[in-house]
Amino acid sequence: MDRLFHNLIVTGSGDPDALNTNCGDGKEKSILDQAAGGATRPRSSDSGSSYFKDMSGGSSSGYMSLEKTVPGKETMYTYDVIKQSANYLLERTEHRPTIGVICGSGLGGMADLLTDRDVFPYGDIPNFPVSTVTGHAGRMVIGKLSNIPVMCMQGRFHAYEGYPLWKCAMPVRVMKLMGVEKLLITNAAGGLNSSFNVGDIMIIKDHINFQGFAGDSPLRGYNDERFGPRFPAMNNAYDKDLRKRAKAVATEMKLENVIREGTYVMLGGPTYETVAELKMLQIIGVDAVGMSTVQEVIVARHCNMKVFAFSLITNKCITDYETDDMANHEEVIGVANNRKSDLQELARRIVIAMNTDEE
Ligand SMILES: O=P(O)(O)O[C@H]1O[C@H](CO)[C@@H](O)[C@H]1O
Ligand code: HPA
Repeated sequence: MDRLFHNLIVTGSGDPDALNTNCGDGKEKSILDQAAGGATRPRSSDSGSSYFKDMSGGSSSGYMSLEKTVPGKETMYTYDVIKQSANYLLERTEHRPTIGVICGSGLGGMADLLTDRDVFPYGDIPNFPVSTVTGHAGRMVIGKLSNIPVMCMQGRFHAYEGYPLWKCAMPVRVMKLMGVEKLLITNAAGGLNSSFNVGDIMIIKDHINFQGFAGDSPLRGYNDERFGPRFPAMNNAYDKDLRKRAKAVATEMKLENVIREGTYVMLGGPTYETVAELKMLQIIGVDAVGMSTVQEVIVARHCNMKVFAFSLITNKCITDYETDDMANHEEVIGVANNRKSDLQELARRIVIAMNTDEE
């Protein structure tokens, strides 16, 4: 009971799943269940899935011993658990994508461009979190974009939904184990650079990992070298060559007047920023503000994927006390919707550029 109490304290992170230990076999068991010697408890969103029916016949002897775990490992998905999610998808699609896409708020329409699609609601994929935010459909769509196999996350996970950063970014590892080597990430963001306009597209050149300053990271805890090194470098996280090519693509599309390049910061949200916070971010060189992306980039770079990312500037950050306007998610989604056709065409052409080897 002492150990149970210890675990209840140390896992109290606000993560809805923090009291669940993954048992290395894709099944999660609540610490309370374990203490009570309870039976396997499939996730509610997975109940009824044939995958879990297949998996649920065994005894409970496969559960990890809480005494033998490495710090951080008991609440993180192991390599084998990530592999199960990857295998689930690989067994159900014939596509073998090497390019992954993560769609930001209101930007999921890109997945609709895919042909020959296999669609997997997140709730059906073993070990996957579920999307809870408007503008994030919550499906993995695997298909072809201009005949190139692509897997596209129509909706992402954010820390403010209650997930730890490693869980927000776990689909990136699933993609890696499926063979993805290059990642295109999009997001909606507030424009802090005063020369930016609503509707501009900012190619991300660099980020400021604010959560990292406070000691949080998607890589915090046990490091499995099969994914990557304990101390990954983060300069050149946003691939130089892909940024150059994306600018050329934007020029071809006559988008040069709306294309920007700059530094993105991820804050925890879900509140938009105060004026004082925005003034501080301006001083440290931030051009666009959001609540996502950085954890995905860190995990992707850790496992040596090439990353390209852009922000759609959906609103101007409010840096004066006189304005009565207020940031709101409806505006974010509305602007994303209005810019849909340019963004989808830009993303399509960038995927084609990503698929050709650089000179
Ligand atoms: O970053 P994405 O997911 O595009 O969404 C952005 O829009 C939402 C706020 O309106 C936040 O989730 C913010 O991160
Ligand atoms: N701040 C933070 N996240 C955002 C914003 C913003 O102004 N716009 C879209 N996502």
